[in-house]
Amino acid sequence: MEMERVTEFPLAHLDRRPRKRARLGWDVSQVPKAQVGIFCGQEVGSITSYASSGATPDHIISSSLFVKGVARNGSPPWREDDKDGHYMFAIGENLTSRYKIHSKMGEGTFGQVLECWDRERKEMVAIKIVRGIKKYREAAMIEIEVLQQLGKHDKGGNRCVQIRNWFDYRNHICIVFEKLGPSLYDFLRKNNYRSFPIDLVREIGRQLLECVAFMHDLHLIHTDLKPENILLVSADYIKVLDYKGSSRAPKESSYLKRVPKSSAIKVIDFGSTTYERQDQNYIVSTRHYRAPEVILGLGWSYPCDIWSVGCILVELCTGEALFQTHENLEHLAMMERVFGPLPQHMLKRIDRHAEKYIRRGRLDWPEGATSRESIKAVLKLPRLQNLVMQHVDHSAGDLIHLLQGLLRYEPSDRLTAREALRHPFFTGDHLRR
Ligand SMILES: Nc1ncnc2c1ncn2[C@@H]1O[C@H](COP(=O)(O)OP(=O)(O)OP(=O)(O)O)[C@@H](O)[C@H]1O
Repeated sequence: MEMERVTEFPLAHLDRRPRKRARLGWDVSQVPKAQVGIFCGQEVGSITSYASSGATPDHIISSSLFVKGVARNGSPPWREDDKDGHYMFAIGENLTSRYKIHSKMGEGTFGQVLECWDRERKEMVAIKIVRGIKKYREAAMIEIEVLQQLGKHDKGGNRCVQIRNWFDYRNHICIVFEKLGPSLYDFLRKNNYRSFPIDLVREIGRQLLECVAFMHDLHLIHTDLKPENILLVSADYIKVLDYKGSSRAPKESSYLKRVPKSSAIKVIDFGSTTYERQDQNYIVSTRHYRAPEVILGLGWSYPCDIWSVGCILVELCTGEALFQTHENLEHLAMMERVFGPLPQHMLKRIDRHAEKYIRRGRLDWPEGATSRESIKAVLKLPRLQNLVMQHVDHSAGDLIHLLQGLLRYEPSDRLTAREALRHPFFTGDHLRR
């Protein structure tokens, strides 16, 4: 029942990435420092609510209600969490008397996500059951606060997943969400890492930037944008002929590729979302999508989300993550290969942790490389223009220009989300000229 939890790169000839990459990459074990949360369970946007200061509802109390191991209210017997603090469950069981567990949909650093039937609203929902460990519980309370904040300002179509409810059950914070389809990463993976058509990339990019603009207007920074955290609203897809084929696909399916029926997406996972502050320089983002200022310890703000969007758009066009690395120096060398040298003024300001990557005013590469394979992996990468031209047949010029704006090294030079939305790649202005 439990899904395999992959923590390292599987063998190169197989799936090259874990199903869900940890929010802080494989290289950092830091969890964002918890801030003050709200401690009151409530149904979001509905009348039924309860306050933690008063009596706890019956179905939330665990052990005392059991008669010979079966609860009167239909709750399963109390079980120990697993060694990582994950809630142990069986398909078909109740999660409180309201929700019935149908399947497991996903897993991340913070907990498991279960597909459940909501008996009250008569619909399927996705419930994130957070690990029963203090730091994850505290971070979950921040996520709830952010979700409620986003919901409050939602004028429809803000592209952020909607929270329906939350409660504290047997020491696990449970967050109830609207149920969505597969993540863009899962879709790519099941499609043997075939690229998305450019018009779909455009639609997804537009919605993603709308979400980021909406968050930034509220002074919120997501900090963990990646294909795993962008979900298609619907799981439906069609199969179309793909003349380019795929070397990674089994023969019989190599000329057929899946294309989502609808381009509608929503962003999830606000567990690392933070309010904008001046002094933020701890490590954020999952490795592949991490901005240069984060790696160099220069402090980060809204533009770190924009860098991630740039990396995601490249990945959707090519089918594979742009920077497949888990090491800082190699990562910076890859950036230089794709975008050219890092600017001197940024290298001069780096913090003491990043000093070791610089020698005589430039990146210590290839001298500082840990292996020949690493040097080869960097050399294999093409320049941005070539990479896009290899995969995109029309709109390549506009897309390259947009990506150059999203992936500028200097954060203050990077396009804002609102500026990016006005780019000809989205408005089609060049066609009217
Ligand atoms: N609303 C939803 N509908 C359908 N599936 C979902 C939903 N929310 C989450 N999932 C699935 O569960 C997975 C884990 O969710 P989420 O990213 O919120 O967990 P997390 O523990 O915070 O992850 P991370 O390790 O990135 O911090 C997602 O990648 C997705 O596959």
